[in-house]
Amino acid sequence: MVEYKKNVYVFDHPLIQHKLTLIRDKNTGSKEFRELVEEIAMLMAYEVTRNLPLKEVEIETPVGVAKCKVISGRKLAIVPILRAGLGMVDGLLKLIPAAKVGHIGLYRDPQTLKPVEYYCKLPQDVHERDIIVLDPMLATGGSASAAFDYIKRYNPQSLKLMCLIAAPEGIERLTSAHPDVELYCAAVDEKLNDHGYIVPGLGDAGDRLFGTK
Ligand SMILES: O=P(O)(O)OC[C@H]1O[C@H](OP(=O)(O)OP(=O)(O)O)[C@H](O)[C@@H]1O
Ligand SMILES: O=c1cc[nH]c(=O)[nH]1
Ligand SMILES: [Mg+2]
Repeated sequence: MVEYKKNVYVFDHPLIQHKLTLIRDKNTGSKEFRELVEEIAMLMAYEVTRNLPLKEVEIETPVGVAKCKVISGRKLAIVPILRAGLGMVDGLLKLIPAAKVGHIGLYRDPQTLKPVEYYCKLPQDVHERDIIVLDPMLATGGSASAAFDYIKRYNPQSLKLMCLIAAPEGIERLTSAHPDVELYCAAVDEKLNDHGYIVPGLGDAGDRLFGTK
């Protein structure tokens, strides 16, 4: 993991980088794209949860009593930004099955590039939870910033964003608006194009996940 700047981390693990290369390829179809996004999210979750606290417990094995460790003391919620964030959910739930799942529905207006909110549903006890927001693409940063504006109304314990590809413009916007959010990504790309797409990026993540274009 490489620190790009304060609170911004890029995962340089070879498995993550290899799978990211495969999803960038325009010839990768929806089925493979979906599987790879889930796998990358799972690999990222492994790193992001590295500092979860443990407590000691005693377990009876068939042979004796073992002093072991279990995760304790933190409650997690994962919050995908619809639609594209949905592609990352199962990867996290496979590793953290007890996490609750909230949803924030935002789409980016193609003309103004501003996020439009259409659905929000968070677990009731958000104030007791560490929140991991999921969205594969951080482009202008407008959608992620709006999601954190919303979530912060409920005073969560801590905030993280996991994305696959970030543009420098999006990182700047998110870290200025929400310097307390830890951002984890697999790549920082070159720039945005005139339509607000990340270059070289991977195209429209939602459309590629769900085959809508
Ligand atoms: O950083 P921004 O400039 O806000 O752009 C990023 C947003 O754009 C995409 O969603 P999109 O609007 O395409 O909606 P979708 O997931 O439903 O396709 C992506 O999944 C992010 O949510
Ligand atoms: O490159 C981009 C930018 C925004 N949303 C996407 O899905 N891709
Ligand atoms: Mg989209």
